[in-house]
Amino acid sequence: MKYISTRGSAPALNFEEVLLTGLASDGGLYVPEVLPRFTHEEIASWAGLSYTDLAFNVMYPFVEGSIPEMDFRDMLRDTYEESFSHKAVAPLTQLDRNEWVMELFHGPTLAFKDFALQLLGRLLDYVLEKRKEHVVILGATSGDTGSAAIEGCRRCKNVDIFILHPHNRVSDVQRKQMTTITGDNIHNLAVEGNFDDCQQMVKESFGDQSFLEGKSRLVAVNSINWARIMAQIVYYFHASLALGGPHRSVSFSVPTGNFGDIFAGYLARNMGLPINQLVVATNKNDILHRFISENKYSPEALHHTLSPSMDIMVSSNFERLLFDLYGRDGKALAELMASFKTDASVSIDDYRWKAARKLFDSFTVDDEKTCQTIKAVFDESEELLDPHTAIGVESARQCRRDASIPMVTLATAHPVKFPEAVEKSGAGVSPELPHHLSDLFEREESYTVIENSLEAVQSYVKAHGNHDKAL
Ligand SMILES: Cc1ncc(COP(=O)(O)O)c(C=O)c1O
Ligand SMILES: N[C@@H](CCOP(=O)(O)O)C(=O)O
Repeated sequence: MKYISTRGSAPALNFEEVLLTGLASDGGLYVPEVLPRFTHEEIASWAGLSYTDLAFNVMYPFVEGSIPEMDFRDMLRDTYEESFSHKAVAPLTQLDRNEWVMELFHGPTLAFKDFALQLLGRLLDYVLEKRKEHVVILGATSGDTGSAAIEGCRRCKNVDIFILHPHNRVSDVQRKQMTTITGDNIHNLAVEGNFDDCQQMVKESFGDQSFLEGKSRLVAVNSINWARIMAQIVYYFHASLALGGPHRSVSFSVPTGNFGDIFAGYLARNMGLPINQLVVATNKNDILHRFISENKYSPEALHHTLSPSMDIMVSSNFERLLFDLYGRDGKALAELMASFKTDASVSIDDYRWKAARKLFDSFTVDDEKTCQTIKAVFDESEELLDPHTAIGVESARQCRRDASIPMVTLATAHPVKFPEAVEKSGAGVSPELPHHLSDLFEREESYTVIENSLEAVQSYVKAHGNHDKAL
């Protein structure tokens, strides 16, 4: 399997190389040159498989040629059978007739990020050990990616991990999940800015790595890394098969920020899974909703909401969708992205936008409605939603095209991570931290507050990495 850049001029890479990359050298994002496609019969034959075996079938075509089959199977077994606390890995809970949530929060850090980052840690360990290479992981988080990346990669022998989070803009639980994991290769930086600032610094650092003076290279843990998206495709197949797919279509509503999780659903559909509708569910930071509903992609000032993990304005994976909407013409997309850089706003040809609208709908939910939804769903079904999932459920209810088709909202985080929203909702319950995190608030934290400056961040990384530790 080869991977190509959305901007058309970076070299094509194999899986191992793409795993060890962030942005492509031309500023684009890597995507498979040819997406694997499964027949209806093949997908139907996967009914009843364990999550691990399903994950193997869906993902192996992406890694083939880089990771031997047995090694990949071992990694998947270790990931999904050892690290997740629910036997079903991603259980489905029914809210109403044909209305479901898929709980993606039974991994160690209680968010959907564990599905990919638990695997990514194992993949990195495997590949770096083989290559005798030491790398620097540089990631940005609005709260969930950070802890999942640290948890997933902390046992990797050959990495230094630097995670940037917006200072005072993640929940206390999220911050403590990141900052209480200590180790001389783990560095949490609280940036005096917002998530977009953190993400921008990460992307600029990937674009020019000269600050590392050739001693190491950067690897991404955000969804700009293809391996993140790849692992997130699997649970769409899992949900569909559990609900009668591929013999019937299923729709999904996805709480969206960086567009990675919903892009994985879009790929599942292109790989042959019958998906009727994908709902882009946003909070007040509704740039993606404005694109889907008005064909206008234009960043505005970032709002701080009760769903902080989606306080994102510049949405990384949107470019991967645009690449397809532009007929996979890298040159045309590079021009479009250049015009976006100049004009800070983009609209695409009407026929391209209408092609996207065939599959995608969107909705935006404010804090008040988020709280109302948490309470209403708890009263109806005793399922306590986190604020991001509540946005997904409300958006699904607003945008649903066909009530006879099952609608699955991705429950992207456990409510215990967001006590403020749960309390404000008036649901009258306060979820408890699971056993492995029960003493989280007594654990000692370690992080560095740092100014919102690329130079300051890069100097920190340079000074604190074990860059001479090449094996
Ligand atoms: C809990 C939660 N829900 C939803 C999202 C949005 O996912 P994506 O960025 O893949 O759109 C995130 C993070 O981005 C998140 O942490
Ligand atoms: N919501 C994320 C933001 C980063 O998104 P990613 O999927 O690109 O890593 C977070 O919680 O950190």
